[in-house]
Amino acid sequence: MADIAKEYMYENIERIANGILAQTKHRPKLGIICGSGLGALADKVEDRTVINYADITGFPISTVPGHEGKLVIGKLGGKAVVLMQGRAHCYEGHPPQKIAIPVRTMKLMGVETLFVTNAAGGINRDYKVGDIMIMKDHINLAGFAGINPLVGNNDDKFGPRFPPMSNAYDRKLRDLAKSIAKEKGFEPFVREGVYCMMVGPNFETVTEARFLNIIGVDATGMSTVQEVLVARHAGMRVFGMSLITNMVISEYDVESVANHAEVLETGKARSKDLQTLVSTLVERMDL
Ligand SMILES: O=P(O)(O)O[C@@H]1C[C@H](O)[C@@H](CO)O1
Ligand code: HPA
Repeated sequence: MADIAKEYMYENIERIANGILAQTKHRPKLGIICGSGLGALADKVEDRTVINYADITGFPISTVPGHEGKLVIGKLGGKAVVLMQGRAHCYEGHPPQKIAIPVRTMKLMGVETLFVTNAAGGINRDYKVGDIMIMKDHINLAGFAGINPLVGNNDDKFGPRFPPMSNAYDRKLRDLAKSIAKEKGFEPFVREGVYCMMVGPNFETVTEARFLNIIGVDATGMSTVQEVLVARHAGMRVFGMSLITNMVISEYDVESVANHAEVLETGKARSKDLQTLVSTLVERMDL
C-alpha cells in the first residue's frame, strides 16, 4: 500500500493543531463547518480569534465565492467553538486526504462534536428552495469511484482501519434540532433526509437527478461526506444540515439551469433561520 504523504501524517496535523491553540485562549469541543454562503454564522461568534487558512501551513484553501477561508474561534451559545468559514472541495483539485486535514486538526485541538453544513440541490420532489434538511444519512457516491479520504495506510492514532458508518449522524442531536425547529415555528421548512456527495463541479444531468431520486437521495451536493467520514473515523459525534438552494432539474429540455449565484442568494435569504437553529442547538446540547 502507498505510504501516507508527510503532510497527512499525525505529527503534521498535531503541529497544525498546536499552532492554532497557541493563538487563542479558547479550548473548543465543538467544530462547525460552514458551507457555501452560510459563513455569516461566524458573525454570532463572540470574543473571537480569526486566523486565515492561508496563514495555516498545510490547510487546504478554497477558491470558491461564498467560502471566506477563515477559522473563527470563540464563544457561540455560551460554548467555545471553532468555526470554519468555508471549506475546500475535491473538485478544486484537492485529494480527499487533504480535505481531511481541517477535521483531523479540530480533533487534535480537542473537538469532540462536528457540525457540518452545506448548500445542496433538492432531489426529493416535495422539497422547496429554502428548505433546511437535517442530514439523516448520506450516500458517498464519490466513494463508489474510489474517492474516500480513508483510503491508504491507516494510522490507528486517527481511528480504526474499518470504521462503522451506520450511525453517522447523531440521533440525539437530530431529535433536539427537530424539537427546536418545532418550537421556533420552523417546521414548515425543516426536513430530514439523505444527502449524496457527487464530486462536481458540474451540476447534475437530468438522468443523474432521476437516478439519485430512485436510489433514495433527498438532496445532492459536492462536499461534506468526506468530512463526515473522517470525523466518524476519529470517533467524533456528527450533526449535519443542508440548505436547499435550488431544485435539481429532473425534466428534460427545461430552459432554466442551476447556477452558483442562485445558491449564494438562497444562502443569504435563509441565513438568519439557519443561524438561529444552529446557535440554539449549541446552547442546549451537552458538550
Ligand atoms: O461547500 P458546499 O457544499 O456548501 O458548496 C456547494 C457545492 C458547490 O461548492 C457549490 C455549488 O454552488 O455549493
Ligand atoms: O444542485 C446542486 N447540485 C450539486 N451541488 C449543489 N450545491 C448547491 N446546489 C447543488
